[in-house]
Amino acid sequence: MSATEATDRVPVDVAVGVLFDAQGRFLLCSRPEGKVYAGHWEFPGGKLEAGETVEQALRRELIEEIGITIGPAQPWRVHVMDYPHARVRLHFCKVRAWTGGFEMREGQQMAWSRLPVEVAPVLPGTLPVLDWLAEEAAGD
Ligand SMILES: Nc1nc2c([nH]c(=O)n2[C@@H]2O[C@H](COP(=O)(O)OP(=O)(O)OP(=O)(O)O)[C@@H](O)[C@H]2O)c(=O)[nH]1
Repeated sequence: MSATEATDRVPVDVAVGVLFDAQGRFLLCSRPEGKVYAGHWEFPGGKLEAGETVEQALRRELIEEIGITIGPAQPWRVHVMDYPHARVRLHFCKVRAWTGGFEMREGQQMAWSRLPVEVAPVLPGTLPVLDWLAEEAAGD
């Protein structure tokens, strides 16, 4: 296998927040213009910087991108995705508490969502999460 095979690529760690409101809805955001997959819907988050934990990165990214300061981030699932542009290791965390008002600082849109989601298109790396949420809702 050559070094350029997708599975040989070192994954980039990404911290992702699944925020739930008091009604059990979860937050999706559209990816801003200028990024890969612009306009696709995803859970908010971003890449870890050197020396950061997942929770630290998530807290920083959510302040930077959507203007809130999260409370505890509960580690939930880890999922590796291969894209043509990158191999990412997504660390999904559940978040139920935060302070501050939502402010889409990169011009994104936000949508409090339920299953089945009504926004489209959804980022490929976000689709498994919707399946996991559906499984949990079904009591699996
Ligand atoms: N935030 C987020 N990223 C996801 C999800 N699913 C998924 O595959 N990704 C991927 O994880 C990576 C996150 O990178 P990003 O570009 O949003 O993060 P960033 O703000 O730190 O990057 P940048 O500053 O280089 O633009 C992208 O390759 C994105 O496609 C998801 O649900 N949420």
